[in-house]
Amino acid sequence: DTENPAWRALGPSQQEQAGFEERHLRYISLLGKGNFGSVELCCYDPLGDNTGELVAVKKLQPSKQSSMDDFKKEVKTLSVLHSEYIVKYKGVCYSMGRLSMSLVMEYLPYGSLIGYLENNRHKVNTRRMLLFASQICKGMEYLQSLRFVHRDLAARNILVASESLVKIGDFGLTKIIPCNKEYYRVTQPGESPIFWYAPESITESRFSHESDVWSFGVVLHELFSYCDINSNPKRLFMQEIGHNMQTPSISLHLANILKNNWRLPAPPDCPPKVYGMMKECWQYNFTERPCFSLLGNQIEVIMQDERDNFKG
Ligand SMILES: C=CCCn1cc(-c2nc(Nc3ccc(C4CCNCC4)cc3)nc3[nH]ccc23)cn1
Repeated sequence: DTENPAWRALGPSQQEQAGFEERHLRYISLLGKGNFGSVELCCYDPLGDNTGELVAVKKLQPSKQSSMDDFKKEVKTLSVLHSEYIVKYKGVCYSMGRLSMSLVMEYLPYGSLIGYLENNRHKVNTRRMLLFASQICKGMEYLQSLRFVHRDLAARNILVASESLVKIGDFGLTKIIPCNKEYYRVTQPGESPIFWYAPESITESRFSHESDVWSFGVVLHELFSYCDINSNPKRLFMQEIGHNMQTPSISLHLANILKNNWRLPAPPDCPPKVYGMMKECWQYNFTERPCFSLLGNQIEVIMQDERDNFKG
């Protein structure tokens, strides 16, 4: 896949340059855990005098070789991404004599969007949510400009850098679309976040910028639901699926209700124009979905309306 000419167009990544020495990387705490491995807060203190800097270190869970290959591609991907709306790559740390490697990134102090919204509901009004949505949109527009499909856009993968800045924080499933195609076909679905998947991704494993737009619609839903556990997309879909058992597997049930035009309901107090945008992202036919630049403009317009209304 990295022989894919689309990679060559990106030029040499800085992967080879930045090296962090494991002996200077001091473990502080666990920041996150997933089916990928874990992310730890460390202090990189080469002078040994506690003047070091805080970094987030993503370690692969020691498992089969294929995940090491995937991890190397994830590192290579992040190392070529330069956007204020994407978590910064700092370098790699080899250990066990280059047998194992860790990804070193900037530490974002407020953690994932899910935890932040749950704990700061009072601080986050419609305008703040729209600001976060427009930043995620800009990050995705940048990703798309380099022919990357994210494939796992979800609030759990968005990090909060400050009270007014969020960044896309994980690229574990990101793939680059080959130059001669407009989509990426996945062979081994693995741990699939199907409740964030577009219909064509569920039924044909087809991933594209348009399927990322579908997932962005689900992120909008999470945002405007304050990532409330009771309106989590998986819970809402399972409630709907639970009532009509006619196909064997969950993903077939899910594809079925989407085909029958069932969609996640509007979150409580969600502005009608925002829910309208979600529904646009959830057009069954991927050619009818808006692109990220159009979505970005629509969000700016709604933000302006909110400012005008706010002034009364
Ligand atoms: C992207 C999601 C999947 C994997 N992942 C990435 C990270 C991550 N986290 C942080 N900061 C952070 C700051 C505070 C807290 C706390 C913990 C205790 N409870 C309250 C919240 C948690 C995380 N900075 C980062 N930079 C690069 C990655 C990264 C975490 N998980």
